[in-house]
Amino acid sequence: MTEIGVQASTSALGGPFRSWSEPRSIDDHVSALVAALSVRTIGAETVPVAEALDRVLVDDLRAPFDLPRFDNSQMDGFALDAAATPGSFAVAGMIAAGQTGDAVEPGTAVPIMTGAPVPPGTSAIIPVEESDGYDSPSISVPGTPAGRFVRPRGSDIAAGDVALPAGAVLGSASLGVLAAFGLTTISVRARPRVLVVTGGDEVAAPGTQLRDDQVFDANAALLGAVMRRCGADVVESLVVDDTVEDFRASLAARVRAIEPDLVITSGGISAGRFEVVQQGLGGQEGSGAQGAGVDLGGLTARVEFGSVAMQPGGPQGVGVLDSGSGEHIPIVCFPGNPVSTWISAHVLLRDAMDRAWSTGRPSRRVTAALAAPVSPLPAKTQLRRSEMDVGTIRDGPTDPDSTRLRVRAIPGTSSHLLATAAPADSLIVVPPGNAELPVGAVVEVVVL
Ligand SMILES: Nc1nc2c(c(=O)[nH]1)N[C@H]1C(S)=C(S)[C@@H](COP(=O)(O)OP(=O)(O)OC[C@H]3O[C@@H](n4cnc5c(N)ncnc54)[C@H](O)[C@@H]3O)O[C@H]1N2
Ligand code: MOO
Repeated sequence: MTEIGVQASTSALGGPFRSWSEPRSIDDHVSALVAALSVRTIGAETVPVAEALDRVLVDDLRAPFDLPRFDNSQMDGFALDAAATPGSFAVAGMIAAGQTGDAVEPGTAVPIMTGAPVPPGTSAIIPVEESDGYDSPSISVPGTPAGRFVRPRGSDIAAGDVALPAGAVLGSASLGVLAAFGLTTISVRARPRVLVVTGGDEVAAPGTQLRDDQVFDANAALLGAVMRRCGADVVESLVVDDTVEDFRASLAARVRAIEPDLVITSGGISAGRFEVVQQGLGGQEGSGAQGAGVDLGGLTARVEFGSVAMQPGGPQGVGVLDSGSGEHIPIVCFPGNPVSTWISAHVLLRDAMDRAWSTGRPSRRVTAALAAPVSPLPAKTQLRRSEMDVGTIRDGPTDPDSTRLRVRAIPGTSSHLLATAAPADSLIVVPPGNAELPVGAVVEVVVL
């Protein structure tokens, strides 16, 4: 991955936010996130194969040898020369899996077990069920094609071929492949280390004493979970109050101490009197990222704030923290409402992390038919929390007999409705518009 300069990081792709009243598109904002993330290169690390599930392979893995390594039996039965069938064969010998048998004499069938190397002089396997058993002195065999129930050497993969390509997300079968090649460790993309910053005077960490006018911090936990889905780890959660100086000092101190790959903040970026994140990072609308930046104390922040044409998740910020010693750290600022933070992380950041870093299983989008109507917003893309299943669409424009993926919006669009969002397995992408989307309309769905 090429490193790109900080100055280029937020200008080229998304373009600066122009003003709060001129939201930019989701695509443009994702591009701005990609540009910011690209100031940072995520390296590789070697992990035990047993711990490589869902990790991303760094280099092509070429098969070091053929799989299977030798022609072997697919069945428990008898190995014989197919060219001599039909005919009667004398039963002699025994080859278990893990044993190499001698060449087989003409007219002989050798009992052989599944996985054992097929001995020289044989070309087909007769399953034991088609005989009178291993102890009979001879077996009578009908005409049999060569290769029947023989698993040829290299039939799974040939030596030198790419078994797993660079960038593959290692699933359970992939771990089996690594082990089948005798590997005990593998080089995978490192997990980005994330610092999460939440807060506001009203936010208290779970496990602490809550005042009557406070809420527990839901966002650090949900961001930690989304980051795991993105193949990243939240290495520290910082809870700040509404004092700009304290925010700057503690952010700078923790960033210098842990040198994260990414900082995510939640809250403090809209139109209130105490927008600590936006004020602390110097965000006048549309300006912060391009200028000299804000000195946080040994750390310069260049962050731009504005709105994105989506709901929830309208207010957004993105930029880079510069250590002065060549260290650039992307920073992404989400709105504080829990559902806004959650959807922003899934719809904006996850895509951007896929594109910039490829550190996890890419987010998936599918099309599904609406099981109940949804009403769009006139000028913003709405992300509706939803649940999917497979079934028949009734009363809709699609074929009434068709069984297909269906999606149903969960009632409620307000971004404080976290408990009602919990069952969601997906988000319906509702494009801006004025007309209700009817039952059966085919919509794009982000799979969570
Ligand atoms: N006059 C306007 N007011 C608001 C606008 C607007 O355009 N004009 N936008 C609204 C939208 S949309 C959103 S989203 C929010 C975003 O506000 P902030 O990012 O400044 O977030 P806060 O004000 O700090 O908090 C919003 C809300 O979320 C709760 N919160 C914050 N952090 C947490 C946390 N870690 N865990 C649980 N809950 C949290 C906080 O208590 C507030 O209720 O602004 C609207 N207002
Ligand atoms: O954009 Mo806010 O996130 O709608 O609630």
